[in-house]
Amino acid sequence: MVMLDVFLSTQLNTFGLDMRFSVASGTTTVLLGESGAGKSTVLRLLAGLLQPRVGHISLDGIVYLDSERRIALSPQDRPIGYVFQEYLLFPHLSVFENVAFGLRAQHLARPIVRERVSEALSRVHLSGFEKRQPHQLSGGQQQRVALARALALRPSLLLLDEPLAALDVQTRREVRQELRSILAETGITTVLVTHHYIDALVFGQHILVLDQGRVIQQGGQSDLALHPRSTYVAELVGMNFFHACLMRYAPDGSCIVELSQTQPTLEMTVRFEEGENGSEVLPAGTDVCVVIDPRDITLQFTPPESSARNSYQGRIVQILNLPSASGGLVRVSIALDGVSLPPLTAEITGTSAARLAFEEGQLVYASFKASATHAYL
Ligand SMILES: Nc1ncnc2c1ncn2[C@@H]1O[C@H](COP(=O)(O)OP(=O)(O)OP(=O)(O)O)[C@@H](O)[C@H]1O
Repeated sequence: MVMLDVFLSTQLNTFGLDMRFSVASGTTTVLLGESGAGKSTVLRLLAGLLQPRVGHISLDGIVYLDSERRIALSPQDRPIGYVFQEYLLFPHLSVFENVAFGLRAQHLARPIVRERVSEALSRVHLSGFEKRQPHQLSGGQQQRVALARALALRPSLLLLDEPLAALDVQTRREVRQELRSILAETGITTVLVTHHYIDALVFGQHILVLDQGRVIQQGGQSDLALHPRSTYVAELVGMNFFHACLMRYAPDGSCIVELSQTQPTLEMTVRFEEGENGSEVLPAGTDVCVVIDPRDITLQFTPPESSARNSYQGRIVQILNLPSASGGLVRVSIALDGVSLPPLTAEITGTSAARLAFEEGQLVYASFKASATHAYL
């Protein structure tokens, strides 16, 4: 079976990790999560540098770990390439010697070492750099040497821990594209750790969102963007997100929901998308998720005249000018009155923001149509 199958459950002092995933081999899986979510721990468990309490790891039918059957290959016996955040290149060795290091440790014959180093450097587009020392390379090139060192061992599984973390913003952009094409050309099963959503978008054919040692959501990019299931993912994809409880249907087919964890209760009129429970009548009490695109929210100082719109009063807590690449929009965060929900975010044009002269601390009405919402189970 051409799959990477992983089940890991362990406890490290107070930190518990419990996760399971299966992905097609030859693809890149991204572990996305905040600092401390457990991402590096998963890599260490995959590499065999840590042992879980119980677990199972197999790739293409080859079992690396099966706690029930007492199988646990040592790190040396797992065909895994591991690229650490800091690359850990040997500063006094040339690029050639850095890449050859693991091969020499395997006591391979010299011609084979030369062939493998040359092949690995060519894969990362660094042929001709053999004699350079690490300090003569840019950050992006050092990162590729570290990658070549891992690839030279011809691993079946490549583990990349925050591969872009040590790079400045400009270099990160270039290296991101380059790394993506190297991984695509190589076609190696890869697990990549990051806390940047943009990396998840660029690299991840499959994205696992980790929080406190648990997978809180997994899927492709569009699954996350269209159906976030937590405030964390919704923030990453730039949407407003609410858990809610279905109360009743309105005659026009829209639904009245009550937002969860609000005291006093807040109602919202929402719409299910066609094809997604669009025709199915759900019972009252059903838990639903609701997202609203910040660009569909209107802000004004007086209550909206149309009662057809959802409208909430709140106080502006932050005004942020988005980069001009985002269309010169202004992001306004509004803390809704009397409820302890994360602020509602509206994105309005720079012209509207200038016309209305918003300031932090002002009371405003945020409104949006039911048709601007997207509800799902
Ligand atoms: N060997 C260990 N013993 C005890 N606790 C540990 C051990 N290794 C990691 N932890 C704890 O496990 C949690 C997850 O750590 P981990 O490094 O996997 O997170 P992460 O998502 O990779 O974060 P970062 O992006 O900061 O590296 C942390 O709370 C950490 O303190």
